[in-house]
Amino acid sequence: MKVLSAEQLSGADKETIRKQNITSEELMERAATLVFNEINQRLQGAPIPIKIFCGIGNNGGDGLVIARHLIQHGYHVTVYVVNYSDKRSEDFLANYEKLKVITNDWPHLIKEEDHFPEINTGDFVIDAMFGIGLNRPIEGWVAKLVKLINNSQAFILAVDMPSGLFSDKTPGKKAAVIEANYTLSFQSPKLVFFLPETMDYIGDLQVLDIGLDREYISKLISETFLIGKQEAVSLYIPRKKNSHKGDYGKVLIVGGSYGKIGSVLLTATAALKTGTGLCSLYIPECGYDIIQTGLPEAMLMTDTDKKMLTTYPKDFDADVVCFGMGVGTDEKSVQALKELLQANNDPVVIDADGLNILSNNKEFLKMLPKNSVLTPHPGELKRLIGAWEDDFQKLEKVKKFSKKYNVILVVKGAHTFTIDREYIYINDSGNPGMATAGSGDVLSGIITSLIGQGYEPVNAAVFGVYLHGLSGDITAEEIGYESLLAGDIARNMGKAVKALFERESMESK
Ligand SMILES: NC(=O)C1=CN([C@@H]2O[C@H](COP(=O)(O)OP(=O)(O)OC[C@H]3O[C@@H](n4cnc5c(N)ncnc54)[C@H](OP(=O)(O)O)[C@@H]3O)[C@@H](O)[C@H]2O)[C@H](O)CC1
Ligand SMILES: [K+]
Repeated sequence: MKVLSAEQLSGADKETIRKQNITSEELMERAATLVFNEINQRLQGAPIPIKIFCGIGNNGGDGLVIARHLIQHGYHVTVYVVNYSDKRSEDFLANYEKLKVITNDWPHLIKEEDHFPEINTGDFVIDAMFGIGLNRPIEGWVAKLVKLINNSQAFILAVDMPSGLFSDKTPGKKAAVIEANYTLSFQSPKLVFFLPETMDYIGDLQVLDIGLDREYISKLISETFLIGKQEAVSLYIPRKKNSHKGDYGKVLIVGGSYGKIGSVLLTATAALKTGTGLCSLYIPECGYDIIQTGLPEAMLMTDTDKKMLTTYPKDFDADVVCFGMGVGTDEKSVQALKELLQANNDPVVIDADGLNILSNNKEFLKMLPKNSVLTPHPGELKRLIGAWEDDFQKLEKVKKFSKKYNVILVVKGAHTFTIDREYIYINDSGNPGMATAGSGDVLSGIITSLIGQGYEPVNAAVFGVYLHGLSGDITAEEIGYESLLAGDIARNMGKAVKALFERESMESK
């Protein structure tokens, strides 16, 4: 799914009005009625106090439409107009009149702190103060109202986006932003919904298709995509009946050191569980028995050093090589990575200490084969590209790095971002149970396996990240977040691939 900017959404709005020959008020009615339907479906007429805070623009107009429908369906609704400006939009005013007609009264006007209502624990608050039109931080008494709502313990539903959140920049640390429990957003998710600094404001997210013109949207150029089940399925390459193990990649996993052999075991297990035909490992000698016992399907070569990697098997002919997990950063192991980079022209996957070695030896970056995949967590990323001021600056820096070195970066996080030059792919699978040791080693094994099976490196990264998350979701469903182990993610890869094609799970995301 394309992630559109505020300008693109406004453009789609105008084009839809023109093409469908409707008024903007009718479009507002359509969008806000969808929000009402979602609320009605969940509340089922429950007599809980609903407090709707409406701004004076079109987000506020949406709030007024929602209020009208809720009142007409017998809900206990109080409507507040947060009068932060006198520039009321036309569609706001039209719906202000319509609400008056059904209630015989004007909504409560809030113009200062003295007008604030009490907000109680059991209240259902609807935030329709600001949407994509926010263009400066919320200040003064409006900021105080936002804080009052946040501190109230009421359930908060945000319309389109939580008020105070910009669509194209992060709010300051102390900014007033609604902390929603649930966000119902129109047509397209916004980039800020997925960034580490701002994702917590959203709560659970649902995107409503408000019927903006499909043709116009399909022609819009977007560089940012949300990867859900549908997008993942489209990347899948089916296996041929007439095939053999040589068709599914000969991968080489290079890593491990004394005390950290488990990492390569996890990577190799994940690679084989993702469908790799032939999996070989190059490890320090101390790992020999561990791997042979733990993963009899794998083949092994050992370094002459007992405890760490010192060299690289240059003559080994692999389709794809993965380097880094559990390696450490000893000078001798730096040499091993150097030899690997000198010997390879095809894309490689670099993770963990492999990334730390790159950060400490920046001259290696130019040696990376084109379209190699780097999989940093935030700490490794910082060492690689330097510190950033906010998430938007981070994205720009990663894009620049990707372009400069012709590589793909998988920036791991609650929503992992795969960045390939200008393009951003945001992953939508996974859960907090996956924040566990070895989870990244498994991801590297999955991506390496897919490259070995013939996926383009960027597709291997995007699809691999999605499958990794899906396997984590399936595991969490079975055993919960707390006891989820990285090895479980690898072992459940088969279930993840199967789930891609199950009907009900297709509909769930
Ligand atoms: N296509 C769609 O997705 C549809 C969206 N709809 C809804 O419309 C809003 C966007 O509405 P808009 O009127 O453009 O903007 P807002 O309601 O978010 O904001 C209203 C005005 O508030 C002013 N402003 C901005 N920041 C502040 C601030 N910090 N303090 C005070 N005032 C502020 C600004 O006007 P200025 O002239 O003063 O700059 C805004 O214009 C969208 O989010 C949806 O909810 C449609 O209903 C359906 C289609
Ligand atoms: K809002």
